[in-house]
Amino acid sequence: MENENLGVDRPRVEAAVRELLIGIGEDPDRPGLVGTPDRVARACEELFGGIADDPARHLRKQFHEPGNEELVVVRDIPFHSMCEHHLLPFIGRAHVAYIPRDGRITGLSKIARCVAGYAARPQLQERLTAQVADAMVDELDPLGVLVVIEAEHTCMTMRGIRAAGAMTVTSAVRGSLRSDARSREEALSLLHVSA
Ligand SMILES: Nc1nc2c(ncn2[C@@H]2O[C@H](COP(=O)(O)OP(=O)(O)OP(=O)(O)O)[C@@H](O)[C@H]2O)c(=O)[nH]1
Ligand SMILES: [Zn+2]
Repeated sequence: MENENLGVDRPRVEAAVRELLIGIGEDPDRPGLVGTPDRVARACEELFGGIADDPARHLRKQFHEPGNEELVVVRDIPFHSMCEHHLLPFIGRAHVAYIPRDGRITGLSKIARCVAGYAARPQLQERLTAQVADAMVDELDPLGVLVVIEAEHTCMTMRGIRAAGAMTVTSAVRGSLRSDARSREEALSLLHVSA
């Protein structure tokens, strides 16, 4: 992600990680762990750099293709995020479909950057899905938007219920893709997600 180092107080994270290591019964001064607080703090800058960012900004890179109101689908955008309940990763793919209003379109990579930005926060999958859909609505004023996210939550697979392979699928639908079942079905078929 661009604009790393946003918002993360590294010394504070380092101190907390040292405490965590002590709390789990480890010796933070043993050679293998000496550099760990610094590494985790730097990792947090990547994993949580979206907290102080405005990921919708990416969608402001726009082009105008007058008259074009045809469905655009960006499918299989890989992402990873951290669940806000356990701070464990959830990993999956996002699919974004929209119908531009009078050819108001955005750069395709900007949609993936927007997903990555909102994912770089402590998240709920439902909120992540809605935030991407709402950013598309706010920045592009499209006729319709459909966002589907499929992910595996490691807090459900590595611990707790240990339901290995369980996938969570969420969707957020706005505008004509919500009100018009035929366009929604067309979008879902291009996303390879069944209605
Ligand atoms: N809706 C939603 N729930 C999530 C997400 N990520 C994690 N969770 C759930 O958050 C819930 C937190 O439940 P708690 O009972 O407070 O925590 P817990 O004791 O660790 O729960 P278990 O995971 O059932 O052991 C769990 O059911 C998680 O599966 C998410 O993105 N969306
Ligand atoms: Zn969790």
